[in-house]
Amino acid sequence: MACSGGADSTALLLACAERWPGQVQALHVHHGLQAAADGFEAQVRATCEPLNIPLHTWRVDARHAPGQSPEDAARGARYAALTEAALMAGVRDVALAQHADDQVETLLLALSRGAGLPGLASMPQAWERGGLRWHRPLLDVPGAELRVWLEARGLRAGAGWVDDPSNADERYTRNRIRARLLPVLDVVFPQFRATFARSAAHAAQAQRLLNELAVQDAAATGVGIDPGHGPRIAELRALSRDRQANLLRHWLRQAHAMADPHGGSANASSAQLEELLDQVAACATRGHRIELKVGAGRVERRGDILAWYNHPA
Ligand SMILES: Nc1ncnc2c1ncn2[C@@H]1O[C@H](COP(=O)(O)OP(=O)(O)OP(=O)(O)O)[C@@H](O)[C@H]1O
Repeated sequence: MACSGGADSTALLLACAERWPGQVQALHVHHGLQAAADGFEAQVRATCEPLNIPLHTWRVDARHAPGQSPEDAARGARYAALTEAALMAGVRDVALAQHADDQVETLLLALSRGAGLPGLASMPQAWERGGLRWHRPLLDVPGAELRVWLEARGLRAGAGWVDDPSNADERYTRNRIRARLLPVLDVVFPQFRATFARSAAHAAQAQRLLNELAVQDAAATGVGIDPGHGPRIAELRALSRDRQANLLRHWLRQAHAMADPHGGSANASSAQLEELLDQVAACATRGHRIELKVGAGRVERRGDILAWYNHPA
């Protein structure tokens, strides 16, 4: 169980320890950046000790690279640390405590950025990565219910969990959504958690179909195991533009995931993808060059194929 010391992950840790006594371990990532980080760790320790829950603390220093948001850098470093800590602890399953409000915030954030289906699909309940199975068992539970559950056990902020002061910082869009938008949605669409989650699930299903099509098209156009080795241009050009876009997005996502397994680096933007599609459409002669910055790397024509790289070729 990945526990930050906040209300949600404290509730999930206690619930898991009740459900599977003696089988649960706690993983905590100490973000060296935040002055409050020692307090979070102390809180997790105080929760674990009386219940004899083994605690593994991992220290990270998540400085963000130029062009990378601090939140993305912290998230990437956190998943890397959680993966390492879980593998060292010998566990196969890791639970995270995102809940129904977090899911709605994720969907609204995606809409605010003009995201496509992968963004609108929001957070999956379960997935596999880095040799681990990840779970979000609280995705259907409203955040307020978790606090009521904790308070019913005599816990409160400052004595049972720590409220992260940065969650109140309205310079972050997610925090503005939580503080200003969700209360209004509660009034206008009281069922919004369930209905928005249904929309996210429809988007996730449609995206899975697009992924299946992309896998078939990738195989048919010769995309290699090495993600730097992209599709053959002539066969790519024979597909409709929408299908080319779907295949290119899929290929570039794979390439980025291989280059940066924790997803901290920028992927292809819509404008870059459109530019690449225009270049592919114009690429009718042997001598036509393609050379574009795409996400955290570059796409270029190498003979008959497209290639992606994120280091000097
Ligand atoms: N420092 C951390 N160490 C271990 N796990 C963490 C840490 N920060 C977050 N997580 C895990 O990732 C999930 C999502 O992170 P997020 O930052 O959205 O949550 P949070 O605001 O810390 O919420 P809470 O601590 O109340 O669960 C958390 O619910 C928790 O399971």
